[in-house]
Amino acid sequence: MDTRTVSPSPPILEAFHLRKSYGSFTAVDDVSFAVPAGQCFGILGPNGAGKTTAIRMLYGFSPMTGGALRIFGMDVRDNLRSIKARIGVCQQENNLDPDLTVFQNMEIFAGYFNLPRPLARERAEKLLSFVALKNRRDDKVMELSGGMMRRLVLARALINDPDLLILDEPTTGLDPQSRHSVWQQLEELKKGGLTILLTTHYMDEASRLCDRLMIMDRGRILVEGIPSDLIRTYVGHNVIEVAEPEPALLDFVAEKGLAYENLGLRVMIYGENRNTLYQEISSRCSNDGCILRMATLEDVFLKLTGRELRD
Ligand SMILES: Nc1ncnc2c1ncn2[C@@H]1O[C@H](COP(=O)(O)OP(=O)(O)OP(=O)(O)O)[C@@H](O)[C@H]1O
Repeated sequence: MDTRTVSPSPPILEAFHLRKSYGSFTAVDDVSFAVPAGQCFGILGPNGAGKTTAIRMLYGFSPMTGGALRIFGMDVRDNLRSIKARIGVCQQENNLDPDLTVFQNMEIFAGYFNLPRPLARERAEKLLSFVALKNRRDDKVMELSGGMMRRLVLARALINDPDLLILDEPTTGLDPQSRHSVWQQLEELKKGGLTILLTTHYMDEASRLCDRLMIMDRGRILVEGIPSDLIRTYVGHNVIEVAEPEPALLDFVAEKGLAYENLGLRVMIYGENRNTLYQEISSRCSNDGCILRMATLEDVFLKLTGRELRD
């Protein structure tokens, strides 16, 4: 019998008890997680949860107050330069040079990695094709739309052919079409085996892109796991949502001993046997604002915090 075991490849990134304080305020509090190779790992949380603060420590932009960090098996404190050479970062702000052309922005960025000029130019051309900006290569950045700028920032972050791509809210502020185009490009990168770490407060983005994620709130991790497992474990498959619930309905829900979250204008009701329950509840609603829908990561957040992800 073959007794050899195939050991899983070590994580690309491991964070141990990360902490960041600003004076007496702790923005990131005892956060530990690991990002497996080739996966997309998400940090999902509302505004102010500590997502940006956490990932800024990962790429050395902000020193840790406490904890430890290993990337590519190396301690960040001792190997920041060699680690940074293998990371691509898309910060929340575009920080492109508006007076330069699209292509010049790529070339200047390649300079930070000391890429030989012919290689830098070749990669820049390929990456601009990848993000569908080849026909805008000689336009000034200030002439681009918001979605095009985000795509350029993505292309720029790939100029050093990174082993880990870190994205802080990659689609915040974009229109739906631009968001979909960024998602498609990230999915292609995933297919190519790139390890991705992203932050987002969009649960649809997290569900679509992330193989694993952790939900953060007020600097701490609430839960961590595979998105569909988190939904099944904390909420179930479906949720009954009632708009403008009447007091009699809330009494019925309470009498039945059902779990629910009351947001005032809407109430989410959780329970087994939802089809039967839905018939019972909808027959008690005087308006037609009662729906049975698939549970989402938003419901997980709501169940755990009593608040919505979006402010
Ligand atoms: N330099 C700083 N000094 C003091 N407090 C800060 C600083 N940077 C961030 N904070 C605070 O830390 C907390 C977490 O902020 P952070 O930007 O990490 O949140 P976030 O989850 O990324 O939110 P968003 O989605 O809005 O970007 C917030 O309360 C913020 O006000």
